[in-house]
Amino acid sequence: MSDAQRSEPDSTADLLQIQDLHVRIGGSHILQGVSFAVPGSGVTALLGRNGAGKTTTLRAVLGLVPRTGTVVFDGEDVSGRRPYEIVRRGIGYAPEDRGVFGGLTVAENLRLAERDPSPRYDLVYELFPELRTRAKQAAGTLSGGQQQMVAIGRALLNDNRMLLVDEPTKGLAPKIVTEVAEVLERAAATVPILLVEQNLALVRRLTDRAVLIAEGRVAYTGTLSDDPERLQELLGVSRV
Ligand SMILES: Nc1ncnc2c1ncn2[C@@H]1O[C@H](COP(=O)(O)OP(=O)(O)OP(=O)(O)O)[C@@H](O)[C@H]1O
Repeated sequence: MSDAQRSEPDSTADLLQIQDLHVRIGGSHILQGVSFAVPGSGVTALLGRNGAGKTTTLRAVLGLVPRTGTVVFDGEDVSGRRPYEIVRRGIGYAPEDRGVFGGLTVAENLRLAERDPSPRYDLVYELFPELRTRAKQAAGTLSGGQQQMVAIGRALLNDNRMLLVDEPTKGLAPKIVTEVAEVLERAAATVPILLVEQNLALVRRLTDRAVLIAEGRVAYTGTLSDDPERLQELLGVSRV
């Protein structure tokens, strides 16, 4: 390991620090010593091919999968904490499947997510006015982009200090992808986001800062523009 890799993240700048995370599930060693840090502003993209371990990394941060290693959030070691305790420290999670209750209305979906004594409806409706106008609509009848607004709106409702957002554009039509990019842009102006996303054009629109996971390890940390050839090779895409 080089000195640069070994050096501790700057605790004044990094809100989330992950050190030597290992996850083993059913005999598979899925994360094999993942370490990186996420600063307290803007978007950090978590990239990697299918099955590289991106979702597992987010789930490991929240303690949703058994793991070893260290997770430090806002200067506190939360590695031994239960998921609900970690979430209460101020981490919002928009999972890959969005976790929206299709049979409930938009308003009911938001109400279910209330955690803090003063949920921030003003902020959520300011960012996503559609969630107010569609309050009585069943969430299952919303477009994919609108459902993503509900998922991110729920995470913003509480006073979260960081959002973990997993593949928000997966399976969405290009027009809706643009909608989601706008949603993320608006959200990122208020809270730092660790974003798992395969759509590189979208990632580029939001950030130049990336961590790339390959086969359960961090293979690249830096900017998208640092070393495009290497990123291209690691991601297996024709253009980065
Ligand atoms: N609960 C589980 N049991 C067994 N294997 C799992 C489990 N969860 C994940 N894996 C495996 O771990 C590897 C990493 O999965 P993960 O979902 O983290 O990848 P990913 O980078 O998010 O990929 P994708 O882009 O396809 O979602 C995959 O090979 C997956 O099959």
